[in-house]
Amino acid sequence: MSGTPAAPWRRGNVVRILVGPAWHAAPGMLVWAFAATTVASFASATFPLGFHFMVDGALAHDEARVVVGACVVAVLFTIAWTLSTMSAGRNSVLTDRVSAFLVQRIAYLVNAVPGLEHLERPDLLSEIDQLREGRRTLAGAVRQLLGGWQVVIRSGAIIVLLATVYPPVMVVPLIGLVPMLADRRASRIQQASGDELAADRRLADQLFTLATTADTAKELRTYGLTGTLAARHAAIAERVRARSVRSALRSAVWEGLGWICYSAGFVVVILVLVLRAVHGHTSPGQVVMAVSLMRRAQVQVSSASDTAGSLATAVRTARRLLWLERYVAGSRPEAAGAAPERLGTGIRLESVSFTYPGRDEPVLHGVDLDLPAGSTVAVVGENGAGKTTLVKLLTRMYVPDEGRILIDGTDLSTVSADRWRERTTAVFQDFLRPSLTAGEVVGIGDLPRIGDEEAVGAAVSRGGATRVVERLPDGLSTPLGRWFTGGHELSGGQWQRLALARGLMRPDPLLTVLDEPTASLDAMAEARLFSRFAQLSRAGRESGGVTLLISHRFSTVRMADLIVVLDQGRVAEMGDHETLLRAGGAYAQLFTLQARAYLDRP
Ligand SMILES: Nc1ncnc2c1ncn2[C@@H]1O[C@H](COP(=O)(O)OP(=O)(O)OP(=O)(O)O)[C@@H](O)[C@H]1O
Repeated sequence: MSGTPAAPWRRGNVVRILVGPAWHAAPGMLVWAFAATTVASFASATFPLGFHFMVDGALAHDEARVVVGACVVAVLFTIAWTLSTMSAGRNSVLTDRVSAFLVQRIAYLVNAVPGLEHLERPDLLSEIDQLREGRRTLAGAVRQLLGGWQVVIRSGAIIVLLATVYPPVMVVPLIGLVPMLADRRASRIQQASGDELAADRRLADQLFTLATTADTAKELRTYGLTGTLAARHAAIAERVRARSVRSALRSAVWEGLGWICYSAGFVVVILVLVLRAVHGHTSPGQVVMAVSLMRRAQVQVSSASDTAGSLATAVRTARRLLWLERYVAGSRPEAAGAAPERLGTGIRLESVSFTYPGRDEPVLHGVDLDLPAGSTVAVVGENGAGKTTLVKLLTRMYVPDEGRILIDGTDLSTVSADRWRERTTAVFQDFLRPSLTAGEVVGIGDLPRIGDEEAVGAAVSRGGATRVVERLPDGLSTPLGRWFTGGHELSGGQWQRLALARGLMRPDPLLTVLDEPTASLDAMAEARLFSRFAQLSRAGRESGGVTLLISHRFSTVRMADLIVVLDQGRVAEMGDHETLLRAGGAYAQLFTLQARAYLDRP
């Protein structure tokens, strides 16, 4: 993908993933933020020193000490305040830049995997969903790390100043470890609950989307499903709510216990200091400074626990990103072979078997097939017979578990998936309806020629979409889809014609897949489309391209040079229309049934 950000954590570990994006996206800002945080933290922790000078100076009637104390407070406070204010704005810009970087990187990684397994396997999809949701926390990781650094500096300065008052008081920030550990425990409980509920939340989101999007509205109303959907959504939401409340209560108990321990320690320390002052071991100025420092120490503890909590979430997201990085690196095929210029013999499947990851039963069993160069092959079979799975293997979305797919004798698994896909094209039944201009909707079928008006126009005409485009107010420049303000919405059939045109953009593909391409077209359009298929396959014969047609309409299928009947993942029969009719098998029965249905129509 051009313009894709390189991973700044190639030999990655979690720390690199936390800092790497910021270093990559804005190194200058990162250095500035680090320096500003260091100075501001030191200044803000030490200005109570001035209180010590002022109070003791006042009690001793020493004006010079009072003035020094006031200057210490004024200068340190001004430095801390100015730098913190400047940092707030700059750090949020830094977070935005990191966030933009991560969005690009995650999108790249999700699409860099040549296959579809990570998008079709629920457990992997769940990881990706959580990564997407957690990306903002990860973008904020640098701020959290800077926050952690701030806590370290302030706590260090506070401990040193407290030691000057009475060394045992140095333990005050240590008492703060108790609520911090308790908070971490609470955050782990919340996270475990989040992980456990991820699948339910995804389902609830999906039901909500189903219930509120225009695409599904017609069907939901027709079948009266809105009530059922709402009830299912409510049941899942209730389950999620009940479990969330339980884990929120458990977390709250841990957090409460931590803070009770801290408060008890705090009270004891103040008592000790006051008693020392009463006995003259500590000056009043020191007590004022110590109380002010202890308050600051308390703030440090609470911000340390907040930072630790957010950082823990960011670390979990970083681990997910690291997992995705490794998954992509591991699944990137070694294959770098080129696709052939033209097909001489064709595509051959040798004993191909395939089982979807996570499934026990194979979907394809030992499929042997010859798709001769230049031929039109139709694949028919009942729903679930394995037709689309066959297409997924041929388009390299998955690799067979057993057997081989040979492209003119070369094993497809040795050909680069990208190079192979550049030489294939496909029109799927669930085609894209992107919110782009009409010209782009078609042109994305061959990205290098997206702006080539002649090529787009020719594809529009081949796909039978000329009238669709002519009726648009601005022709190919008309924005389509409801996501555009002023976007022009098309009917299902009109979108399908544009999808067909898109599938016909590439000049001489070696494999053209037409997966039920006529489902939304009327009979006249279908007839015209068939004759264009014939032209397409004739053109294919010159470059040896194979056209693979998946269809349930036998009137379409009969024109194919070769018809393959799939039954439960096995090739039941194959041959041309006449041969299969004569054989009197499953194809002949299905064809006759469908033909009779047409003939019997009044
Ligand atoms: N991503 C997936 N993960 C697991 N199983 C799958 C997946 N996709 C399909 N299947 C299963 O594989 C089998 C074949 O599905 P496939 O989509 O290839 O059938 P098909 O012949 O194209 O059906 P249709 O005519 O309904 O489109 C089905 O039993 C289906 O449940």
